Formats: sequence, C-alpha cells, structure tokens
Amino acid sequence: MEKLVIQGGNGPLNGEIRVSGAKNAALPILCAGLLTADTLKLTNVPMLRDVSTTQKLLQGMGVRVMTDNVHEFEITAANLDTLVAPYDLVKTMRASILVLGPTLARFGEATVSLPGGCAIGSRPVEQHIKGMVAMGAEISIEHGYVKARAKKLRGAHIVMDMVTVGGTENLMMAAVLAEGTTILENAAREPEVVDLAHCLVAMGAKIQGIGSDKLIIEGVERLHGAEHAIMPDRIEAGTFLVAGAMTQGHVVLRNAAPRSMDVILDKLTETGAVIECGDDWISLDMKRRPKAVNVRTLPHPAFPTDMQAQMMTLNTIADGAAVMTETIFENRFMHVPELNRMGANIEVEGNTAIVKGVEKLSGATVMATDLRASASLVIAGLAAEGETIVDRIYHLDRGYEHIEAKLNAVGANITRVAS
Ligand SMILES: CC(=O)N[C@H]1[C@@H](OP(=O)(O)OP(=O)(O)OC[C@H]2O[C@@H](n3ccc(=O)[nH]c3=O)[C@H](O)[C@@H]2O)O[C@H](CO)[C@@H](O)[C@@H]1O
Ligand SMILES: C=C(OP(=O)(O)O)C(=O)O
Repeated sequence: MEKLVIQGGNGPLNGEIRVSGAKNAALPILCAGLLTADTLKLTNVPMLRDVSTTQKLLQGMGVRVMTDNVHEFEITAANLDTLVAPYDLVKTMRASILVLGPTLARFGEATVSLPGGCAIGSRPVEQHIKGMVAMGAEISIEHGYVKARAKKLRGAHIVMDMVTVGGTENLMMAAVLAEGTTILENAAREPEVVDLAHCLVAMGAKIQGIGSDKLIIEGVERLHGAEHAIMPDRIEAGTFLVAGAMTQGHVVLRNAAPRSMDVILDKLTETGAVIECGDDWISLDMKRRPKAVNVRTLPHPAFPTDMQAQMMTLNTIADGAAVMTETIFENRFMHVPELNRMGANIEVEGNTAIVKGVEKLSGATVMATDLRASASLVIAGLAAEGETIVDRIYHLDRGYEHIEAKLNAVGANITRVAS
C-alpha cells in the first residue's frame, strides 16, 4: 500500500495544470461500448484505477479493449464470452452496475453483482431495477447478483423517485435499444449524464431533452461505432482550484470545462478568489485569506457532493464560520475527524457541519476512507504547517490521475512512498 507525504507551507501554488477527462463520464461511456458490435473510439480518457477496473470488467466479458495508455481507447463488443459481471470487480467499483442496462438491452440478459454500499453511504440501486422492470425485464436477486432477462426491452414512462446519476445513465443506455419510446422523468442533469447522452447520439441513438430532467428516448434497432472525446473533469478541476485558493496562489487550468462548473466557480468567487474563464481554461488568483462560504449539496445544477470535502477543507482555514449541509449521501463527513486532527474546528450535527475557520492547520498522519475525503486531506496538507502523511491512497488513485505530479508541477512538495 502507498501513502503520500506532503510538506506543507510550501507557499502559494503557481502555474498551469492540465485537467484530465472526467472519471464519472468515462465510466458510463466505456460501458456504452457494449451497445454496439462496432468500435467506439474514445479520447481524453483519464488514466486512473476505476478506468482500468472498467477495462478489466469489459475484457472479462469478452469485449476487445485496445488502449495506447495515453488517454485513447477503442472498444469493440462484437461478441461476448459471458453476460456476467462478477463480485470481485464490482466490489472495488460501484459504477460496474452500469453494464447492466446496455448488456440487457443488446443481449437480452445480464447478471451483475449488486454493488452494495460503500464508505459514503448505503447506495442502493432499486431505481435502476424499477426502471428496467417497467421496460419489461424480469429481474431477480440471487446470491448477491441482479439477474435480468428481457427478449426485447420496450419503451416505458418512468418517473424516478429521486434524482440518480447512475440510475439515469443505466436506464438511458437500456432505452436506446428498446422497442418504442421511453420517457425518463426526474432524470439527473449532471454534465456527465449529458456527455454520455451525446456519445449515445453519436452512436445513432435518438434522445431528446438532453440536459433537462425529462429525457425522451426513441429506441432504435441498432447503434453503430463512433468517436467521442470525454469531457474534462469538473471535480478534479475544482479540487485544484480549492488548493490554489487555500495557498493564496495563482493557478491556470487548461483543458477545463468552466461551463460545467458554475456553482463551484461562484462559491470560490464568494471566498474572495478572482476567477477568469475562457472556453476551455480557468484562472484563479487568490490574494487574501479565504472568506467562509456556506454550502448545501444537491443534484446538478446545485453544488456537487463530490466537491463538499474539498470546500470544507477550504472553510477550515477561512475567515469566519460556515454551515455545510450534505443532502446526497448519508455518511459523507468522514474527512471531519481527520481534519480536526490537523487542528480544524468542525462540529457535525446530523447532515450539517459547522466549520469555524482557524488561522492554520498543522500537519499530521491522517487516513483516507473515500475518494474525495482523500483529496481533501491532500489539499489540507498543502496549506498546513509541517508534514502530513495521507495513508490508504488507493481511494485517491481511483479517481485522480497523477495528482501529486500535477500539484508538484505548480509548487507543491508531495512524495509517494510505500507504506
Ligand atoms: C461513477 C459516478 O458517476 N459516481 C457519481 C454518481 O454516483 P451514483 O450514480 O451512485 O449516485 P446517485 O446519483 O445514483 O445517488 C444519489 C442518491 O440516490 C440514492 N439512490 C440512488 C439510486 C437508487 O436506485 N436508489 C437510491 O436511493 C443514493 O443512495 C444516493 O443517496 O453520482 C453521485 C451523485 O452526484 C456522485 O457523488 C458520484 O461521484
Ligand atoms: C463518489 C464518487 O465516486 P463513485 O460513485 O465511483 O464511488 C466520486 O467520484 O466522488
């Protein structure tokens, strides 16, 4: 197991960082390769652990996956060897459930291990299942697996009980090959859902209402190959901007998607940062101690839960106090005790955290229990006095591509060492 050793107080971050492709767009889009026998060519794929897990999962099913290991993938699902996604891969990456919709739609059958919960919450998938049942699938849960069968899915009118990103993606991928029209109401509008929809359209799918909470999908007989560039990662970008703001630095992000980040950029402006954007770049200049900002996580276009931990870290050293409410996941404050060990002053009451800004954090050995909690501890370490050791960084490697190299290039001092 590896850990990161961060020498804090290295001064302001200063320079340019290239943003990688979005993990949360790449994972469903790789699974969309199952919808056609032709080749789906993807560029700007981030090279991170969840992507290699998806590659293994698809290859295990018999999909041909070619990659240059520098962000380009070609996926060809001509014939499959098995329609089963096994527990040992699904348990390391919940997004594996996204093979269910496309496999069922194209091959009439799919057996996927139930992902179960994870550190941030119980994360059930009953909305995915409810939607597929409405489309005519017979579904049973056996030995921890979802077994789905449907000779041919048929279009249905589905109103989801809550906004679910993965549920919307799975049902959209099922509906594109169903017979007739599917209407998905209360659909997720996250930019990554939109990116998947654009890729499906490039493959020949007929989808209206992209980017809204009502998707109208007219099933087609078959999809074809296409070429698609994965959108830039708004959460990785947000993480670097928070690091820039906390160190009172000046960072410029290239290959970014500022239009997908309105609320994150607004919040950073509220902290006192000066933000400028072009079509694909963002610059942040911070000349003062940040002001505390209140945050409430909600589905897009409101503040994303995947940026809550990083923004809380910024609030730990801000001028003033902030109220932060997490409404998406029931257990997404696991960074709090670790940040408090670094000298932060955070109290949690239910799904709300009160963060009172302190002058300085101090370096400590901390342990990361989920992906964004890990990222928040790395950026806390940059602003802290002394050395911080972030242990168990395999969570971090699930979702960030070379985070230490990217931060070191703009003035951080982070070393990866074996535990
Ligand atoms: C790979 C990927 O894209 N992951 C993202 C995706 O996760 P994921 O797609 O798993 O998250 P969802 O949007 O589905 O979950 C939102 C909430 O709905 C609940 N729920 C969901 C489905 C369901 O059938 N029943 C149910 O109760 C979940 O437990 C959670 O409380 O969206 C989350 C919310 O933006 C992000 O934090 C994750 O980074
Ligand atoms: C929660 C996240 O990912 P996943 O849904 O893959 O666990 C995340 O990206 O912050």
